[in-house]
Amino acid sequence: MDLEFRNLTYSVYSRITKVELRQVVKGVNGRFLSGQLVAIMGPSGAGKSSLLNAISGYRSAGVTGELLVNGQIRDEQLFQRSSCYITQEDLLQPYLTVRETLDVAASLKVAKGETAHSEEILQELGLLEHQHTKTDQLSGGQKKRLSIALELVNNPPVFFLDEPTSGLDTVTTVQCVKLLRQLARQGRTVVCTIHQPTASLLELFDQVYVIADGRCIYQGDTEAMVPHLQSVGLPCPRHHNPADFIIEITENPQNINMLCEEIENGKLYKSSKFDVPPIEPINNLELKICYQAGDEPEETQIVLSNEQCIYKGNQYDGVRNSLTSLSSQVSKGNSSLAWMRVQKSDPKLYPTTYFEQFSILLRRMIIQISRNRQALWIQTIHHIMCGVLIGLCFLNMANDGTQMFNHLKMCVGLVIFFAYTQIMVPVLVYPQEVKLVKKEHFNGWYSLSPYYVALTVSKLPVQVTLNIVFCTIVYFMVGVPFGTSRFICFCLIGNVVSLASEGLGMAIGSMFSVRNGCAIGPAAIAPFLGLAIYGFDFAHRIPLLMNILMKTSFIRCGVVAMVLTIFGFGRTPLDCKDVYCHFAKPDVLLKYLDIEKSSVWFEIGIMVTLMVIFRSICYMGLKWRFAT
Ligand SMILES: Nc1ncnc2c1ncn2[C@@H]1O[C@H](COP(=O)(O)OP(=O)(O)OP(=O)(O)O)[C@@H](O)[C@H]1O
Repeated sequence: MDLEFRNLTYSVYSRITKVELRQVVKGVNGRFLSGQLVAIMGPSGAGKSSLLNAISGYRSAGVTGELLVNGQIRDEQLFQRSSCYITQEDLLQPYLTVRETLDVAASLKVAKGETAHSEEILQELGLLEHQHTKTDQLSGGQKKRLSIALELVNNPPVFFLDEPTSGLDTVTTVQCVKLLRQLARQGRTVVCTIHQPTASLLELFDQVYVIADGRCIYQGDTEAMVPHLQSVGLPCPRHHNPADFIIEITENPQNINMLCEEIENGKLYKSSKFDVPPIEPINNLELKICYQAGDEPEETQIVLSNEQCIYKGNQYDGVRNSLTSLSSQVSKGNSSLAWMRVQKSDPKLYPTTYFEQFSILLRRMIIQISRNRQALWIQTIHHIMCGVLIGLCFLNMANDGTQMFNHLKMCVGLVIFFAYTQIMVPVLVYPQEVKLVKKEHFNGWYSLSPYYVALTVSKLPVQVTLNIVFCTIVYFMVGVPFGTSRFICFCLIGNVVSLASEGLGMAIGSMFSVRNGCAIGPAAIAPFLGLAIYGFDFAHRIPLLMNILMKTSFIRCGVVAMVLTIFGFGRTPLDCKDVYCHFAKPDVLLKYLDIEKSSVWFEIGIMVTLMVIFRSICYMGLKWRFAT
């Protein structure tokens, strides 16, 4: 697939005022041909990643300009299925082995009836002997190769890689770039951003695209870069790395202006043989005369366009010929590389059904949870310890009619325990998960809804079991009179508060995942907001909005439901050791709290509704983030 972009801009807008803050990529042009390995270079902050994101479609908000595939305006959805994006960070499932990770990718990305060449891919990428190693135990280079292997299973013709060599040593960097070059030679278009490569590494790239201050300052063959700089009066000193040199000269803004004008912001392509004229609009009439001079192997073309005569060489034939011979090598005979041939068939939106995606993802999540022993132990000890501590604080107090305020404190404490235990974990863990899901979703592994359903279902067994263990410890240590309905309600409230809090945590975690730290603030405050407006006897003084907020705070609902459970269900009067106990009769307490008319099921219903709302916000937030 030949990629082309015209007048491409990427601007950053203020989220609130929608005012353009800055233009990161400024109307650049360019083309990347199939069979070529392209390096996007430039100084730090020049806009390399932004350009790659815009061309790949990984970022669409704020991007304008024309994106073409094989000379035609591209269909974004179809293009997404034909390309893959490999992020700078190797986002892998840590508790899965290399083989398991690849098998999950294959089962999601390869349709039934088609062969997934997992074995060959592992062999080709040098990962076969590490196939039983967990991904978090792999070296940086192996992780990068695995990231590439995961995308290779469905053999897309276009690869985008953001800084694939960052964090790798020199030897591994060369190995990685050689692998990319091999992929390109098999007919793929491989485009990657790279930060100041060494001279020998630069030579491995077929094409270089240099960007500075959001503008293109060079586009062309790698070996044509130094002669071009020389021709514009910027000779690269001998024994100086050309990659370093072109970045050094961008320190002077005048050089950027001059080079950008020379290359017409990417409209020109500097070939090691000829200069190629600017890309003309499709509707521009051109008269082309082609002839083969004498015994010259290449065809020469004379183009008459805009009343100008432009001499144009067949610059890409060299690459194309070598590519064709390689492709034919692959397609002929029973070569072990035959599976690597670039597929021509139209890619499907998703090769697997909704249910298949759900079951594969659910299996992967359950394996992850069960192998994360440390987290399981921490959660178990946390629930048991907290249960015992709360139980000790209120030991055998549940039947004491003089302890009304302690009863209430315990109810509030229990609800806060469930809320904070579940809200902070997703806020801290989910941002990393979001990055991984974004990459996999963008690369067409699965759609968002089966993932989301699997995520919700996979966590339930551990979460519900631990909550029941906690509730049982507290219930019996505090000495609440046993009743089946009361005990079931007690556990149910704990679980509903816990699930609602987790939903809120995930919603916050998914929205704020770019700035992880920022999420902790809202997450810490959120349950307290509920608590702050919790105050039964202040309701009449609070304006309407606050009243609504108070009534719909899941913390308040949780506390009310908890009090109704402990003191409701036909509870007999509490023991009274003093002369007079005003709150010994549970009805008096409920009346004092103004909740005697409320029902446990009504409060649970509100909490379930809030839980669904929080989880829907999280889902919509993810959808919105992935769409932009
Ligand atoms: N969403 C965004 N919001 C605000 N600024 C942004 C955004 N995206 C990019 N930028 C800014 O645009 C500039 C270019 O960023 P980009 O990440 O593309 O640079 P880069 O060339 O890849 O840099 P590096 O080599 O250091 O990774 C930076 O100054 C960055 O702060």
